Amino acid sequence: MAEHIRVLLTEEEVDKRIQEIGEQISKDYAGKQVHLVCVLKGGSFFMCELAKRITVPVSLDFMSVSSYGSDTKSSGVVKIVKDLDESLKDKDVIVVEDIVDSGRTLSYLLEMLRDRGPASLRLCTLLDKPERRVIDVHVDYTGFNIPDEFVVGYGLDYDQRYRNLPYIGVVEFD
Ligand SMILES: O=P(O)(O)OC[C@H]1O[C@H](OP(=O)(O)OP(=O)(O)O)[C@H](O)[C@@H]1O
Ligand code: HPA
Repeated sequence: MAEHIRVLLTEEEVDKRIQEIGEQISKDYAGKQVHLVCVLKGGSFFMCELAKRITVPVSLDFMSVSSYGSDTKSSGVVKIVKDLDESLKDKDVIVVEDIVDSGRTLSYLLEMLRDRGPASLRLCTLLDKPERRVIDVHVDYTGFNIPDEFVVGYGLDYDQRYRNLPYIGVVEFD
């Protein structure tokens, strides 16, 4: 089956929104240093673009998680595949994600990170699919609320492909 990508959010729309979020974060954290925690792999593209647009001092760290059990999306328990290099103690932390879908990954992850004693902990996601929520997650900064469609690009993959698209699209099959 041939597949093609229908553009949902153009590169210009995404860039403009990231600029706005960067400005908002810079205001909210005036006089502070912000510690961005990127959840690999999907969050990496957004994190790099966002970090460039934040004008307060920024430090970065990366982690990679996956789920226990055979059904990634339903277990809701995440296992750390690569942990952060640095402690979160007393830092103003923002977790940067590409998408919040069911909310299972972020709900679990935020609880785990809160136990590490950050001064503050917020969540920033490029995309949110509120209709899909199974577990409530408070999102502090959202790029776009999108409908319940499987999206790719800007870090999001379909079978590990399309992460490098500079826009957000929906995979369609001919
Ligand atoms: O709200 P949820 O239903 O838990 O889904 C959101 C999670 O799914 C995606 O990660 P994925 O497992 O696809 O890993 P990847 O970033 O390495 O592609 C995304 O980056 C979130 O971590
Ligand atoms: O729509 C999506 N696309 C890619 N990865 C995802 N992980 C959760 N939702 C999605």
